[in-house]
Amino acid sequence: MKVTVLGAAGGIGQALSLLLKTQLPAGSELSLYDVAPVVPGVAVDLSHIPTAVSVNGYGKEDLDSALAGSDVVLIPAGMPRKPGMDRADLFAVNAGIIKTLAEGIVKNCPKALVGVITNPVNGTVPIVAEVFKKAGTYEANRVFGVTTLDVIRSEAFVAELKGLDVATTKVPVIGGHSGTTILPLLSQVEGVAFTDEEVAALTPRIQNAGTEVVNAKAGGGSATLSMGAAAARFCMSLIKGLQGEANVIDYAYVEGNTGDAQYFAQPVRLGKNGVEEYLPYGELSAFEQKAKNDMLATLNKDIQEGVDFINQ
Ligand SMILES: NC(=O)c1ccc[n+]([C@@H]2O[C@H](COP(=O)([O-])OP(=O)(O)OC[C@H]3O[C@@H](n4cnc5c(N)ncnc54)[C@H](O)[C@@H]3O)[C@@H](O)[C@H]2O)c1
Ligand SMILES: O=C(O)C[C@H](O)C(=O)O
Repeated sequence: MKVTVLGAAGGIGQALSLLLKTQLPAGSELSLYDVAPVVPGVAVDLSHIPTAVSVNGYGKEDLDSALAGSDVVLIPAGMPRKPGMDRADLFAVNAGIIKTLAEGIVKNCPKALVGVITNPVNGTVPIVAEVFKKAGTYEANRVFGVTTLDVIRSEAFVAELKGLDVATTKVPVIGGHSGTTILPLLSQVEGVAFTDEEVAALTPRIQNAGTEVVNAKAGGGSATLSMGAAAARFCMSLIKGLQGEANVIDYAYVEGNTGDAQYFAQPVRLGKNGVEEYLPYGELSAFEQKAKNDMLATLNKDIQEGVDFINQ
């Protein structure tokens, strides 16, 4: 199994690469690419950890070698937010980075499963898809926006609030990955009920958790450690699917079949070709139904911006 991290020298990239070095199956290759000159050093550093995963670092001019033959590509390359910014403010800088990297994937590993972390995810995933469509290599089942951070935050916050075992707490999160487009389905959390007041407080807490980190880091960036953990967890779901494990279910932002928007986070069953089955997100409470309807204008605008970036 070859897993490539694009943007591997960054805050997320380093945390993610560390976790993958310790979690990928024996015999895997971890390929680390970044335009920052420190990336070979990150690879050497990780290579001293005694696991049966080989690590190679690739600098700015070596994108082709980094990507060649990859089974999974994870993309945390690009600029993070500072206080006062929205994720959408990152589009101007990150759209071009994502386009270049997607073109590299087309050239070197068109069958790879691609997990996009770079913000704004609502728009960067459509950029990757449009680049692949133009090249004739697009398969919707292989392209994912990584929304796992919303899921793990929801698990952490719900377990804390309700005194649950966080290891077994499951919270579905659908929609997109910014503000009100993030929709935790608290009505579907098993074994616990929420008052209207709890839902009204917890939903925006989850939606604004990224901003909570951005403000707490006071200009030093956004979530990197929790995102590294989230991306590693999602990557391991992809790997389990590729290895033929049965019933691997996860949530991701995909071009699926909910009918809500062209791209929408929903549950998927993962397998040897990425998404094997798009699953329904189930019944929504009246609160969730309204929140879903209210988010769609924003989400559709974000998606269109990504589509237009490649086609105009
Ligand atoms: N999806 C999510 O839930 C989620 C969560 C947190 C952060 N993010 C996003 O992830 C991105 C990265 O965040 P970070 O905190 O790791 O930022 P960072 O600045 O610490 O790291 C970004 C890395 O990308 C590299 N880079 C820039 N251009 C590149 C290119 N063309 N090719 C390869 N690498 C390139 C930089 O050199 C740097 O090492 C941001 O856009 C951030 O908003 C997404
Ligand atoms: O909030 C951000 O800018 C980073 C990330 O999308 C997050 O949710 O933490």
